[in-house]
Amino acid sequence: MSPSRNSGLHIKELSVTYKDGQLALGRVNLSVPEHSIYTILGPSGSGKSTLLRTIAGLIKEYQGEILFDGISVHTQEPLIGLVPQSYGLLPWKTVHANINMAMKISHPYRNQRQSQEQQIQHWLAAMGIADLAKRYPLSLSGGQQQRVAIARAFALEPTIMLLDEPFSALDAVTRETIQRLFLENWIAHPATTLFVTHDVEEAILLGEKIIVMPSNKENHQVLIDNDHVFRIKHEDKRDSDDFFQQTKRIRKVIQEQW
Ligand SMILES: Nc1ncnc2c1ncn2[C@@H]1O[C@H](COP(=O)(O)OP(=O)(O)OP(=O)(O)O)[C@@H](O)[C@H]1O
Repeated sequence: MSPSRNSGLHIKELSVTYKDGQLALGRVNLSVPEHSIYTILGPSGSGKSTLLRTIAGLIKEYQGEILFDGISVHTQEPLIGLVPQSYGLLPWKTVHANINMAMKISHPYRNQRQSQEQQIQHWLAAMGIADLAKRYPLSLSGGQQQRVAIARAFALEPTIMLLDEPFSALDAVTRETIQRLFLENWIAHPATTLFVTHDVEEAILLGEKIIVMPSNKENHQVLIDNDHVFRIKHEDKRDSDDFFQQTKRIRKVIQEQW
């Protein structure tokens, strides 16, 4: 059965103005099919974090519509996993307790302690941080905290996953490893995903489509098809001609839009 026209995340004419009158986001129109991953590139201040925070329900005052499967996300409340720029970890709880508590809040009626424990162990191991379970967030490096936040987002099994520069604190080598781990895990559990990054290569490596936000908020964002690169085996992507051509293409769009 083909998915209905309404399935997935649909954002219509979304704009956000902060209380001080600052237009943070202007006229965003976007459709992300269910189980797809789109990456977002945009200059600083173009409203990327505001977009994710509004979808996640943290910003209540906005104009326009945010729909999932045709119904407002804030009416039906599909489970949304947000990895914010600041990681969003509770400093007084251990890594394990941070994930455990988020799972309990997200799935209050589930009462399967054993499987919950297995899930936590699985995602900590998947992100290469099994040995950090008993540590407190403030005793971890920024990159380690980012991995905890990603493990937590996956452990929630969200319908929609929103990631705000989740790999920005990682060194280049770790970043490549985590990109691969992230993609493998995403393919196994494909939530409908928006992934914000400042890194053009990361946007090409991880997105089925790439959204380029303009610096002028009156302009529309540009949607770039990236399926042909996305389908290449991850290890081979960076060295492929398609990847190289796509990098050139996106840099040109950026020069025009930023
Ligand atoms: N709480 C706030 N109150 C007022 N203005 C805000 C607030 N948060 C963000 N802004 C403004 O809204 C605009 C968009 O900010 P936002 O953080 O969404 O941009 P961004 O694209 O995520 O930037 P960056 O890439 O630097 O993280 C900016 O002009 C910013 O100064």
